[in-house]
Amino acid sequence: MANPKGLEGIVATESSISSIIDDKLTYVGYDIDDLAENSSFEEIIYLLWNQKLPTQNELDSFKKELANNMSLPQEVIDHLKSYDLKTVHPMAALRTAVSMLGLYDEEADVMEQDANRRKALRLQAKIPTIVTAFARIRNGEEPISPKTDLGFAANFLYMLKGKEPENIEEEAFNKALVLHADHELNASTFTARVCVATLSDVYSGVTAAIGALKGPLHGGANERVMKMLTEIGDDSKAIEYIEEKLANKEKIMGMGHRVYQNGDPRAKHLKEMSRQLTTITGESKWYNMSVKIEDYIKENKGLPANVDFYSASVYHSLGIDHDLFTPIFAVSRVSGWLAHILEQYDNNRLIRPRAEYVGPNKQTYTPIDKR
Ligand SMILES: CC(=O)SCCNC(=O)CCNC(=O)[C@H](O)C(C)(C)COP(=O)(O)OP(=O)(O)OC[C@H]1O[C@@H](n2cnc3c(N)ncnc32)[C@H](O)[C@@H]1OP(=O)(O)O
Ligand SMILES: O=C([O-])CC(=O)C(=O)O
Repeated sequence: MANPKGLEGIVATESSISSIIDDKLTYVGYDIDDLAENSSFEEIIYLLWNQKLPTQNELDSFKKELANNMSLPQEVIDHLKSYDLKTVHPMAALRTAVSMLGLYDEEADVMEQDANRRKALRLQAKIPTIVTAFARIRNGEEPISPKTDLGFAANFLYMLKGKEPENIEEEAFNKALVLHADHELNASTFTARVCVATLSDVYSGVTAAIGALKGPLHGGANERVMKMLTEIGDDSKAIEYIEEKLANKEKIMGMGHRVYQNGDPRAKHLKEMSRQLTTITGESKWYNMSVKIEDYIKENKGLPANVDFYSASVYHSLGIDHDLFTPIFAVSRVSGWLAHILEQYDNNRLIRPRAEYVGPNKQTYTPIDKR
């Protein structure tokens, strides 16, 4: 039985949502470079869920629907307030709160296509509210209601900080959301598809996906990139630090990718935003350090920077707490998870691969008192 470790190279499903071919990423056939330069995140959600770009009227009403669904059940807010706010990681809080949302959705277990699309919209709208509400509550502040006249990216930053973002901040955050929205059969998306292929519900699929995204080999890498940059502290120390990590056989977070061999096409957009934002904040050291690390790892290990690498200095420059970086990844990626969940339901078959058994054989059972 063929058994590539980690299912490397295995094509496990057909999908019309996004593709990675020869290091080129497309959403529904549109090049990520065009989308990153031109699209709002709401357009991308619409594209992923409908396989077409919206007209202005369609986009306006889609934005209105999203804005109208952002508020949370009071029970979820009360629950967020009940956590041990000093120790709970926001990804764990998000995972729990999303599962809890299902308890307050009367349609949670209604499996019709229209009901699933309505739940998708509610989840996409409420996840930013959970992340920002949790961030404020743990700072002793009250959650802020969204402003219906702001776009998705600006609203997130407004609900987080209580202040509308500058244009460059909105541009950077919107771009980050666009770039993280979908990525073929990555680990969290595969998790979501496996979950709902049992005909479990949308909330279960998204909760499972959040759990998979949380790990440091996947979405959890962005928080750890900033931890590494902070430990380095000064760009003159970057190479020495990296050499020591590599000598200890430690992985450099934000580097390497299972699918991209020559480079992640999303990284260059975040790199440029990192350059611009760190110049504005007067902290170019984060950008300079990152470039040194990227060049060193490329030259010495042949590994490219992935999407998580420059997102770290971008979010840091936007004044966002480092442990919110991965929840922000989820704010964007839930659009892709939901597109894949809807696609899975539309053409479902249980996902159940095989394992190659390598354990002992022909064992003789020994009664417990004789072991
Ligand atoms: C949005 C995302 O999820 S993007 C990925 C985010 N994750 C990270 O940035 C974490 C750091 N990167 C990694 O751990 C890996 O590159 C992954 C998980 C992204 C891809 O992993 P895989 O395709 O399974 O590669 P694998 O882990 O087997 O590594 C292959 C070789 O490259 C090395 N390698 C891979 N990534 C790195 C890294 N970041 N730093 C140092 N060495 C690395 C491994 O040590 C291994 O070397 P060996 O063959 O000498 O043992
Ligand atoms: O595709 C992957 O394996 C990881 C990744 O880059 C993503 O999920 O965006």
